[in-house]
Amino acid sequence: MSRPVGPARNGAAEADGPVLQVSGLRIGTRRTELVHGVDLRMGRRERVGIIGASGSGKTLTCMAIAGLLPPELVVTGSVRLAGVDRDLVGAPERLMTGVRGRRIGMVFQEPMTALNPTMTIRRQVAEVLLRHRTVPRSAARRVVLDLLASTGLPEPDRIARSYPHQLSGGQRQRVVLAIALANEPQLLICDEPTTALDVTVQATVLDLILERSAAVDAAVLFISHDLAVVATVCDRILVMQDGHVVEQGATVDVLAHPEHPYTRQLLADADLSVPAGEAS
Ligand SMILES: Nc1ncnc2c1ncn2[C@@H]1O[C@H](COP(=O)(O)OP(=O)(O)OP(=O)(O)O)[C@@H](O)[C@H]1O
Repeated sequence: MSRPVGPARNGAAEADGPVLQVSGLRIGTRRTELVHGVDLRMGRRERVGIIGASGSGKTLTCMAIAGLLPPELVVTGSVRLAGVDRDLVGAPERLMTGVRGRRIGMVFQEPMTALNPTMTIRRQVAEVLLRHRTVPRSAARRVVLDLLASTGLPEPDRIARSYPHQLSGGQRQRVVLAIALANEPQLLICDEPTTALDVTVQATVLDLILERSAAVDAAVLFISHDLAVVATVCDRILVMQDGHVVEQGATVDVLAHPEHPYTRQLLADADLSVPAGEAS
């Protein structure tokens, strides 16, 4: 895909440092702490998985990074993103609106809720390009079609004219991925991106996430309760239990030598017939 005007790439000074540095991240209500001090450093193009049972704090951690926590939750600690001068914790909404969709792309579990049911796909993909002014208005139409084609959607022109309800779940998630990566973000956050999809398209969408994120040089923070999926996608794994990171390391090490009993249990429960690093 050739783009007439691409978004500004990360400067050379950012290339060596981490894309994301999370330090001592704590999230809670006024009465109860829910996430108890997460530290996470992600390099350029690195793929990191957060694994853990329901309620372990995976989604809250990612929402805090993207500045999307509900107002009743209190967050402390630090979230630094390469190229952004200030800490994202406590950053004004104006700054976070410029970061989301531009420097951070997001794919959530349910593509229907991520898309606007009243807008055509063309308008929704164009909107993220025009909002961040990464392509001129005159080029947006063509870039939208290029982006849809890059996610393997058949007949991009027909898809562009469609509304979300006219697409299958897998097609909708491809559109969401096209939007998430439209501005070539440094970081792609995927929260259970295939969980709601038909099992027959899950592997294809996973492959696509790997391929497209690599194509735009994005690091990937990948959340799943499924260790087999995380092992397929990620270079490194963080294991969360009850708001704590109980283990972290390179995927191969965590799989071969799990240290924490909870990780051992996850491994025992997982279907690891797919070798780590190989997307089926
Ligand atoms: N707005 C909120 N107010 C109070 N508690 C919350 C709020 N949002 C989440 N929680 C609680 O925080 C804990 C962590 O939630 P989180 O959604 O991060 O878990 P998770 O690991 O992503 O689980 P799942 O796999 O089910 O999405 C849970 O106990 C949840 O009930």
